[in-house]
Amino acid sequence: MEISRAVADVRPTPWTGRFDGDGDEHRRWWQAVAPHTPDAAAPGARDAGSRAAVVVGFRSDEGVRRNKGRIGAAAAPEAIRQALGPLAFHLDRDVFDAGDVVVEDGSVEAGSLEAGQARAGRVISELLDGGKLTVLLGGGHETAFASYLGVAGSETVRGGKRLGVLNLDAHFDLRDEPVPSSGTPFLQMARAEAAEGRELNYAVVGISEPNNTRTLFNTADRLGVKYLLDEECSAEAVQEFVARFLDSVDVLYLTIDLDVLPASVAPGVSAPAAYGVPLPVISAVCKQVATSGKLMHLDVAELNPEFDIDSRTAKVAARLVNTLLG
Ligand SMILES: N=CN[C@@H](CCC(=O)O)C(=O)O
Ligand SMILES: [Mn+2]
Ligand SMILES: [Mn+2]
Repeated sequence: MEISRAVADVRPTPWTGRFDGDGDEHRRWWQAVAPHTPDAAAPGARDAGSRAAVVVGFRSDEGVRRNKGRIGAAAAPEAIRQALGPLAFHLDRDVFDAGDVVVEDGSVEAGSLEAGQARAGRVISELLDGGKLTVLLGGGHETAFASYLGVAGSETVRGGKRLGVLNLDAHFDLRDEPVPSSGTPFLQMARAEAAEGRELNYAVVGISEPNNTRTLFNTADRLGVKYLLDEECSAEAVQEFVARFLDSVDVLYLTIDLDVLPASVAPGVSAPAAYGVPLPVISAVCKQVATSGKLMHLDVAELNPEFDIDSRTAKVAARLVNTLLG
């Protein structure tokens, strides 16, 4: 019987970077990443190595457009790959690129965002069921709902493992709006979980009080969301907060909205942060999550290359992905 496979809309293109030689000791990401094929790297293909990771791009501006932000995030997957390509490859796992899911510009009625999220979700679920660690490169933060569809549709979560969603973000993204956008994904998740008879286990590090209205705080409280304000994000407080959250879950979906970082570190986003959580603190969270053994999926959202300075934000995104897979 023919087995139907969920594939991205656009096949991966070759990665590029500096060339120092062919040996393992010279290896950079661009030399290590291979195009993903459905039978690539069955679990265990790399002796004594970790689970293979598969990168998928989510080229979407539509959520930010609907949320009245600065559009340009559809170009982010390519910019993050370009920033990852030249980095030295020290990982003990195989990494594959499965290409991009593309959200076409279109009216709300056309539903191109919702259709794109569903396509990306199917790709992610299938990769997870094949034993991969998945990485979705957004896109605006509407990427998170695509990630959720993928994670919630996986055998692991359908089989009853307790899912936690950890968001590094200046914003709750719990807006109650008539149409989904980059401001609504976690309320969408809460409703989808409720429809399954579960409660969304959602935590946020880096909330900016002046950038979230009382309504959003009330929604967060009603849903039992755990959060740390940006001003509370000392290294110790964040470490303890994340450790407690990890204890409450079996598997983790980590989502990084780059606007959690100070504007000087991450200028290339729709809504740069006046305050922001320092990069060493965010990087430490990534290490903590990576060593927990619970990470099943991650995404990086809101990079807007049009407003980036010297690819600063793309480089930070690449560095965090490198840390999380390391
Ligand atoms: N993903 C975006 N979230 C923010 C954007 C805030 C802003 O544009 O100022 C939000 O909707 O709250
Ligand atoms: Mn944000
Ligand atoms: Mn966000």
